[in-house]
Amino acid sequence: MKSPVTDYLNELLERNRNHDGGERASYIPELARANPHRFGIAMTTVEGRTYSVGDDNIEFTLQSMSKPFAYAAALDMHGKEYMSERVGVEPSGEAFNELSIEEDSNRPDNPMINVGAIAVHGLLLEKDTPSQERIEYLREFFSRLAGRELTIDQDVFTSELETAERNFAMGHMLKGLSVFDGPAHGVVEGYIAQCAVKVNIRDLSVMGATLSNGGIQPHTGEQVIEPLVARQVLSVMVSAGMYDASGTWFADVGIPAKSGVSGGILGVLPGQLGLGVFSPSLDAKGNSVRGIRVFKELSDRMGLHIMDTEAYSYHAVRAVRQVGDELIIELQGRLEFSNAEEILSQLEELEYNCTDVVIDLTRVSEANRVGRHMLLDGLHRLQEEGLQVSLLDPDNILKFKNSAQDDGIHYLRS
Ligand SMILES: NC(=O)CC[C@H](N)C(=O)O
Repeated sequence: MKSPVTDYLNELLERNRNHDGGERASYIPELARANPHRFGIAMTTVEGRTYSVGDDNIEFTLQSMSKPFAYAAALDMHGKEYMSERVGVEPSGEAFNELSIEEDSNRPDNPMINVGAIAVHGLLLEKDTPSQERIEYLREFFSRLAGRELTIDQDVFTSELETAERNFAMGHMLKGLSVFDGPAHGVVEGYIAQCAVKVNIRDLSVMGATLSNGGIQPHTGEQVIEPLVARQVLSVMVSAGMYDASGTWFADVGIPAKSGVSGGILGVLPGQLGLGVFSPSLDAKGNSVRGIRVFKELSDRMGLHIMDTEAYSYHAVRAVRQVGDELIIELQGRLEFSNAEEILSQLEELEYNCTDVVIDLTRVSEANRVGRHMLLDGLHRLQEEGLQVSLLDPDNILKFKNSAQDDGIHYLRS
């Protein structure tokens, strides 16, 4: 049997191939020469399965899609507090290349617009780090996210350098405001090099899947980014990833995303998928025309909008049976806050005409930290009331991975 996922993606590709509106970015001469027919879609799951269709081995430059990853590198390096004193997390409602700064704090609004991304680049490593070292650090960091050695497109780099007056102006403004201390020119040059790192859509989707997977690269298993850093990056992508189109994008598509003027769009569905779409023609806001269409359809057809309120129709307590002196409570589904709340409320309601309670987790598929704690709290309370509590947990759902903690509960063999 061949999985139909690739066919779904191919259908999306074919349906949108003829939508050839928009213009290639012309302010970077090298990007204006891109082949406008190029079109590819890729998807990587958090388990590391990649599906791709169309031009999936053509390389293009990350451009602004480098911004979330550079922000992640800076957060990893300096922590959230240090970073938020210097770069905000509010949507700017302005174009990506606006020379803007928050009035009361002297910070760029967010790290997804150029002025914020230049600040982030300037904050990487030490203030006297040579520009070349910062570039190499990021190139290597991006390579770990992609799981292969990435390189810089020298033609795109030089081409942008020649027309980068606005970005240089931002660099000098930031330096003037002491957002960073390094030399403004070198920092902007470094930022332009960061934008010129080349990927194909498969790489892009793998990099996205790493963010989606709490920072663990799904192929290499390496924890490249801390989970809280990944959460911070995704949160900012929601409010600012598509610049002044971010609100409409989120309402229509509902997937945290970041676009770049090369025509790529990176999408990240937390805990599920990394997505990459590439086609060079852009709308007036600098977002790929075909990319937007594909993401809208993908979100609709595959139910990927993260604000979908379709409730899953199962109950966390599957059955309660009394067998002799034992009350057997069978749970199911995922154990997180809401399901744990449902279980605890039922444990509260139950009449215990027994001495033993057995909690059967055989049908619980997974648990997060909060779900685990809440259930254990409930079970401890039952013990305090004099009941003998045992757990049937053949998949060790309730045990923290690699931890031999003693939770005082009797584990039954399955
Ligand atoms: N939106 C983008 O992709 C912009 C990135 C580009 N390198 C710039 O600074 O203008």
